[in-house]
Amino acid sequence: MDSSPTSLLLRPPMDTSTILFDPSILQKQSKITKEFIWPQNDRTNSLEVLQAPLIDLQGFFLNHEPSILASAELISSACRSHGFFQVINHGVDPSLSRQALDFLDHFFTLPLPLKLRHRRNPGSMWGYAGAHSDRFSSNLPWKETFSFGFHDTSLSHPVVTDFFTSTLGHEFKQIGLVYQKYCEEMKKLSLTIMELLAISLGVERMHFREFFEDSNSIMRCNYYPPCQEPELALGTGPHCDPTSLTILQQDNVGGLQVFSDEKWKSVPPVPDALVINIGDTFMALSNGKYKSCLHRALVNRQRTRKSLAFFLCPREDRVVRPPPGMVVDGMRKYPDFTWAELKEFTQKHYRADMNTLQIFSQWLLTASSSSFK
Ligand SMILES: C=C1C[C@]23C[C@H]1CC[C@H]2[C@]1(C)CCC[C@@](C)(C(=O)O)[C@H]1[C@@H]3C(=O)O
Ligand SMILES: O=C(O)CCC(=O)C(=O)O
Ligand SMILES: [Fe+2]
Repeated sequence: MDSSPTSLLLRPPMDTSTILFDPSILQKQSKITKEFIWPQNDRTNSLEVLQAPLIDLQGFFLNHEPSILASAELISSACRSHGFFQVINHGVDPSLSRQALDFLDHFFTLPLPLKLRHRRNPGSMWGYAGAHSDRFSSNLPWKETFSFGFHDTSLSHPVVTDFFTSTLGHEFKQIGLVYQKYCEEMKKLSLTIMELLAISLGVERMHFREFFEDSNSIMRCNYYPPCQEPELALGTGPHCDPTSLTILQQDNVGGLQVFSDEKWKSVPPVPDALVINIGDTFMALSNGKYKSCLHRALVNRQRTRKSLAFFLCPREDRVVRPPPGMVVDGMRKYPDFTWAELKEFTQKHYRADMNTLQIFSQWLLTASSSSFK
């Protein structure tokens, strides 16, 4: 851990009004404070379990055409309704997955002052955040997060390992190597899924793989401490990921829910499976044919819950535009945009929720029409 005086001096002072999300203190209180209490209609629940396909990718890797077409059919149906499915036999080494999940404890169990040394800078996504209390003042999520970027570079510059050692110190090098390898595996898997999505949409099989080849993605580590009033709080509020595709590894605690058929439905953890959900950017790439998955995460009284979310994003300056086959009679559902524009919108202007893409599209069109005046 870098404790050199300059690292302390370089940190801007926390605003005194910012709530400190310190689970070791908060959990001793009998009630949660108002900032963590969500509106009733965000907390409705059903006891239903989401019915979503579990896609076995072994057939794809064996290039077994009937299996590939059957998987594409299941994916098409799921993505047209709620944008969610799971995959098994995905090729990611189970011991790597286990390490990546277990290693979260190494950072998140550090004393809060040490974590705060690595808090996210305003305007940046990278680093530590506690309940996003530096960004929002109500409907705070009951979670700590640690986020970093991933893109392919030469092995001499493994961006994730470098981030861990330069940010957290050389004692985190081994952990950084694990997350570097994990992100490389997540990217490989996301490109496989992009091929399956292309097949399921009837577009040229390599179209989306090529679109995301030079992706610039986001890794988000989620740490949800136990909560004394879990029925009033949310670990992550209702939202669609603004990104393109999310590969989520959840631990065995449970809490992920998807909104489908007007109800919140649970997604019980499936051992060795990875959760896949469509994000706003891919919904735009499909011209609205595939739905960006509306989901949230619950917390509980007893157990800390952990999850790892890999958010696939295109190179920031690539224009997000559906392939010709997805546009019928010239009808476009969303304007052209770049991921850089949508990312900035969610980081500087609008808290991502279930309406992000709609509001962003209106904002973009208003901005462009005013610039023509
Ligand atoms: C581009 C992003 C913004 C968020 C992280 C990635 C993809 C998911 C987004 C998020 C998780 C959606 C819910 C609200 C949010 C503020 C959060 O709870 O963390 C979102 C992330 C963010 O803005 O940091
Ligand atoms: O932790 C989870 O199960 C979901 C997290 C999530 O939706 C996100 O980080 O975008
Ligand atoms: Fe999400």
